[in-house]
Amino acid sequence: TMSWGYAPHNGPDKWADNFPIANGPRQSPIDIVPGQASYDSGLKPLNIKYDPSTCLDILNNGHSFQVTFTDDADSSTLRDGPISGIYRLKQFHFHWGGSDDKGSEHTVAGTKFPAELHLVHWNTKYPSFGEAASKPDGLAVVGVFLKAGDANPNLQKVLDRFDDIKAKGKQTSFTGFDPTCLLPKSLDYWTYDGSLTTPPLLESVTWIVCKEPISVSSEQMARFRSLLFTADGEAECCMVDNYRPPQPLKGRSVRASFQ
Ligand SMILES: NS(=O)(=O)c1ccc(C(=O)NCC(F)(F)F)cc1
Ligand SMILES: [Zn+2]
Repeated sequence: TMSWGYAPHNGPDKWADNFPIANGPRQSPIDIVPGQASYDSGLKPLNIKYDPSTCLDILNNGHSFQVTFTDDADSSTLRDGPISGIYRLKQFHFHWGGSDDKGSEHTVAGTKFPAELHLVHWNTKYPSFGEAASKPDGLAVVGVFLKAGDANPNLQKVLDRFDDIKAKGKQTSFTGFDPTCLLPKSLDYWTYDGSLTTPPLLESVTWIVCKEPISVSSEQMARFRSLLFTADGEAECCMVDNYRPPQPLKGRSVRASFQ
């Protein structure tokens, strides 16, 4: 069967054919309009604690590249913010464009960023990530925008491993990395109830989108675009524009942790 992707024949406009939830009531991403977000003084600061020894490997899964963490203990966790309980870090990945004028999934008053980082966590009230992924309060994803500017030395540590994961299915060890270094200074955020932004588009994500971007240089963005959607031996297709456009809000409210 044809698997989903980002090309005209299998991209976001076609996903509803196999995943009807694509037209559901709490789909992601969305356009965040700051003037329409409501400040909620009840929202707590994010409590993020990551243990670099849980960092395991980096892989090209054919849709993005992903850094995966061991999640069999409460070593790398997200607490507080808009969520209750303890959520464990499972992986982080990015979405980016073929040029610096697009690439993020969430937009801010229509503004697209060249890339967006997603740190994916699952609710430990469920026995596993897979179980949590199907529950309305199962996942929490922290989104961070990347803005074109100075080179980001912390991001460079990840980009330096791209030679080993250029093609789909390639994987290599990647240890001792603390993704806290990829977070912005301010952890002010917007939050809303949403979904996975790729099939199966499960409506199980509490989205936590940081207001402050981190920097990325245009040369570093060019490095993202050197990855391939395709596996060794297939006709090469550059991994670019692996983002879903904003989806209808359908009456949802977006709350802000800041005034
Ligand atoms: N782009 S996103 O919304 O952060 C995002 C995060 C995680 C997954 C994921 O694990 N898909 C595999 C699963 F869970 F089995 F369905 C997909 C998208
Ligand atoms: Zn993502």
